[in-house]
Amino acid sequence: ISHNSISTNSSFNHNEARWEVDPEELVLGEELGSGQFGMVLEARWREKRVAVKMVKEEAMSEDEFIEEAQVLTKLSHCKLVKLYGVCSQRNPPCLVLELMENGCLSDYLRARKGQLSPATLLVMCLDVSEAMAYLESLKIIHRDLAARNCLVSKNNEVKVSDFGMARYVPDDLYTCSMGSKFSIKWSAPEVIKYSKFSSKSDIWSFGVLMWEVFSEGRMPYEHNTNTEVVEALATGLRLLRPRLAPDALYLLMEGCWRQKPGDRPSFAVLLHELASL
Ligand SMILES: CN(C)c1ccc2c(c1)CCN(c1cccc(-c3cc(Nc4ccc(C(=O)N5CCOCC5)cn4)c(=O)n(C)c3)c1CO)C2=O
Repeated sequence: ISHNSISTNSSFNHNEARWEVDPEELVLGEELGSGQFGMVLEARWREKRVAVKMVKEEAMSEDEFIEEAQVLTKLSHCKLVKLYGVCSQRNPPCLVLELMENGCLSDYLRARKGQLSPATLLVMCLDVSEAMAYLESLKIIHRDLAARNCLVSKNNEVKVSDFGMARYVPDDLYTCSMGSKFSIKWSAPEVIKYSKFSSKSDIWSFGVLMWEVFSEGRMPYEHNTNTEVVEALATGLRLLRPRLAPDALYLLMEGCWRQKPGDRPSFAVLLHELASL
């Protein structure tokens, strides 16, 4: 038996795993952009247009990647970007995802400034809250919910993407990005102080996401540094009501930004309140 027919580098034969995509079936196309883990390309797979996300080795260990992918392929919700499968026999390994033709929500909002009605903006918030209520029910924490991490389909539905992936970004990258600019403005106080992530810290981020949507993609606290934001939050200051947001909606946003995690609503409750606006 030739040595390479006995797979010594993994505990099972990938070909039989149903989450394994045969690289021969993937026809790679244009680049869609690049994220923390590497390049994302459009591709064709089994008559479908898909997105293929390369996963740079240094971003996460292969075992973590395969283990995570097994979990993510089991998740199914109309407002979560679907993971069809993984190609772990390729180098680098890649994720085969549902293609979201209109790209990320923050760019989409900015490109359509002045063209989206409050009713449309509310539906976007509802879409995200549905996906997050589903993740909450499965005790899955996103850790980096923001408009930049949501995607828009060709029929303008908003879906949540890259949930839970923040765990795999090398600490130095995230802490420095936490330190430098990225997620501080979306992070709950207990995350900033003690890295205490929960669905209640996701709710805080969702409040900021609702502010982004009704601000048509503006940067929250755009004239403040991270340090100024942390200090302002500690004194009770919060983001102001966006012009397009009804008072009743702004009340829900404020509920997401209560100091104590326990005082914030769950996604299940918030979804219900948004739907009745
Ligand atoms: C740790 N965290 C929170 C992470 C980790 C990785 C990533 C992210 C967060 C979020 C960003 N990201 C990332 C990077 C690159 C691509 C994708 C990305 C982009 C898609 N689609 C499109 C479609 C069109 C365009 C486009 O160019 N335009 C311009 C013209 O008008 C239409 C839109 C861009 N993206 C898509 O379907 N998926 C699944 C992923 C994604 C989303 O996946 C990541 O890869």
